[in-house]
Amino acid sequence: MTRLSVNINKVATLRNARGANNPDVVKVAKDCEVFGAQGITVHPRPDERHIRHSDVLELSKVVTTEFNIEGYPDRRFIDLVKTVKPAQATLVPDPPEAITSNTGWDTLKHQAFLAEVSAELHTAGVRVSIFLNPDVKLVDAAAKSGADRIELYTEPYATHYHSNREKAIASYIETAKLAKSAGLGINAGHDLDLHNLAYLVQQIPAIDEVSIGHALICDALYYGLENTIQMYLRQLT
Ligand SMILES: CC(=O)[C@@H](O)[C@H](O)COP(=O)(O)O
Ligand SMILES: NCC(=O)COP(=O)(O)O
Repeated sequence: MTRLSVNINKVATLRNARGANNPDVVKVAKDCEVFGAQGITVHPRPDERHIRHSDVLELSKVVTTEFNIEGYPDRRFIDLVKTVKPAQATLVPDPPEAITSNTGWDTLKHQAFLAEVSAELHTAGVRVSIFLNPDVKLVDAAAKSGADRIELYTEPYATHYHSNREKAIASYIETAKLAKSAGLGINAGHDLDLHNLAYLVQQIPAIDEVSIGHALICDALYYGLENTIQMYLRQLT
């Protein structure tokens, strides 16, 4: 069954707005796990606009489900991951100024770089996932990079879901099928929400994990965090 990893970046955004420690990111992560989250995801960006490197170190002491650290694999990120040794690191090609993640890796162009990073993170016992657009031409190089999983970048799916969900998911189904046959695990994330999640996992049951943050934290403002996590988990059954 597909597992839910809650991305708590936006909890840190709110905390940073006043410079103190409210909401407490560590407490929220622990509560998310109590409420049923099967993983915690963070994305410590270079400018630390939300999750700080110090948060990652504190979270690593308390997260008991799967800890997933996302980021561009520069030296600071790699060293942080090797120090923390999370269950998974998800490599994204985001430039430092990106407002959010908005594309996956060109694995044909960056296969050697990704292979080098994957090998280094594997020495620390960390599973490697690489962010990927739903394009079958990218899968072979992704597999040859030594990554354990791909994470399907689902913003395009979410954008077109309401207008034509069958068309929106088609490339994801074929990419996931090829990736699975290449021995890769399948994750998915970005802009998933209570409207589009169930159809995604029904059509691609091979998805191991979805990581969801922005919409889930926004929903929690209306439904409460515990209820919201339960609502998302029900979309996965
Ligand atoms: C990789 C991915 O899709 C998410 O982690 C996204 O990067 C969220 O980042 P922000 O919370 O900074 O938008
Ligand atoms: N990898 C996707 C993620 O962690 C959260 O993305 P979003 O739900 O905040 O768009």
